[in-house]
Amino acid sequence: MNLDELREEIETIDREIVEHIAQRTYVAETIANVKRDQGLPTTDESQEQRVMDRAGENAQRFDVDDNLVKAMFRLLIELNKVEQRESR
Ligand SMILES: O=C(O)C(=O)C[C@]1(C(=O)O)C=C[C@@H](O)C=C1
Repeated sequence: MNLDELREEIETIDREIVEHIAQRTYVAETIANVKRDQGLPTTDESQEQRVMDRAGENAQRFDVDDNLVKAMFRLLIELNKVEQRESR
């Protein structure tokens, strides 16, 4: 593959990453509604820990830097928490 083709491949992957972030955010909004209906707080620290542990395991499985992957998941969780608080 030449440089342009490789960059096209990255472009497709980048779009898919954003699509997955949007899907994750959508599911988290649905979770927020369930938690609101059940009178539960927006933040669930034990669930956040499970998400972070899983991120580290998946990073190792795919041989990428687990600190960087965990930093990305921390941002995704914070994004959801801001949206969940604002929608209350
Ligand atoms: O699982 C939940 O309860 C969510 O709201 C989703 C999520 C996440 O982004 O993974 C966000 C905030 C919570 O503190 C825990 C996890």
